[in-house]
Amino acid sequence: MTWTDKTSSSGTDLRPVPVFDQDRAERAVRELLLACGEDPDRDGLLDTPARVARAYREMFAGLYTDPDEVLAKTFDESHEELVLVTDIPVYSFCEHHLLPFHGVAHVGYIPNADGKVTGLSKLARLVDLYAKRPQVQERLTSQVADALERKLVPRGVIVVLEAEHLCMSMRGIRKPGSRTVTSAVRGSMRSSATSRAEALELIKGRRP
Ligand SMILES: Nc1nc2c(ncn2[C@@H]2O[C@H](COP(=O)(O)OP(=O)(O)OP(=O)(O)O)[C@@H](O)[C@H]2O)c(=O)[nH]1
Ligand SMILES: [Zn+2]
Repeated sequence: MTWTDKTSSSGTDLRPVPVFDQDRAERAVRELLLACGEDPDRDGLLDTPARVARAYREMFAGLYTDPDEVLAKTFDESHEELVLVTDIPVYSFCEHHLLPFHGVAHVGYIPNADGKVTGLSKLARLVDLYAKRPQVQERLTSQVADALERKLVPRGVIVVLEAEHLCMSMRGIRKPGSRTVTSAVRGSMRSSATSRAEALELIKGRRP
């Protein structure tokens, strides 16, 4: 299958789907261990390159999946008001340090008059797909919003992502507990302060 990710309106994410090269990844992990001064041939590390390669394949699975397929199935349901799924757990990888950032995503949209809605799980699947790539939080947030806008043509979309970046917690500036919040709004969520406020209020007020 060949496909291109049409998410970015600026066209920055147009590229053919890659394939995972297990052997190459194993060699790279072995090299990294050697570069760190470790002995990849000692007992405890013998299986590590293969294990790490498999883990990367899983953690970057979103590179090998077409986001449009996630939203291919829609239902006719006359609900022209907000649909919001909050607290979707997110584990992604900061592309600068290849360290995780993790937190929660809140994804909402207002279906259009055609009543095109998607399954609730698909919103979480979409977040997962884009999270499982080398990312920056801003791009992850926009990509989810853009994919929803493109496939559902809804009245409005809002995506809010709250995450802690381990590159800021366990190294560097070392500020564990600091959280980064990003949002992306499209359509009526951008043009109508009332729609946006309603969604943000529901997101903020979700905990007792
Ligand atoms: N905007 C944005 N920045 C990120 C994200 N993830 C990591 N970063 C930042 O990317 C920057 C990379 O900065 P560099 O100066 O090139 O790298 P560095 O020397 O390791 O930086 P420090 O983390 O400050 O030690 C850091 O400021 C990170 O905090 C992200 O999702 N969005
Ligand atoms: Zn980082």
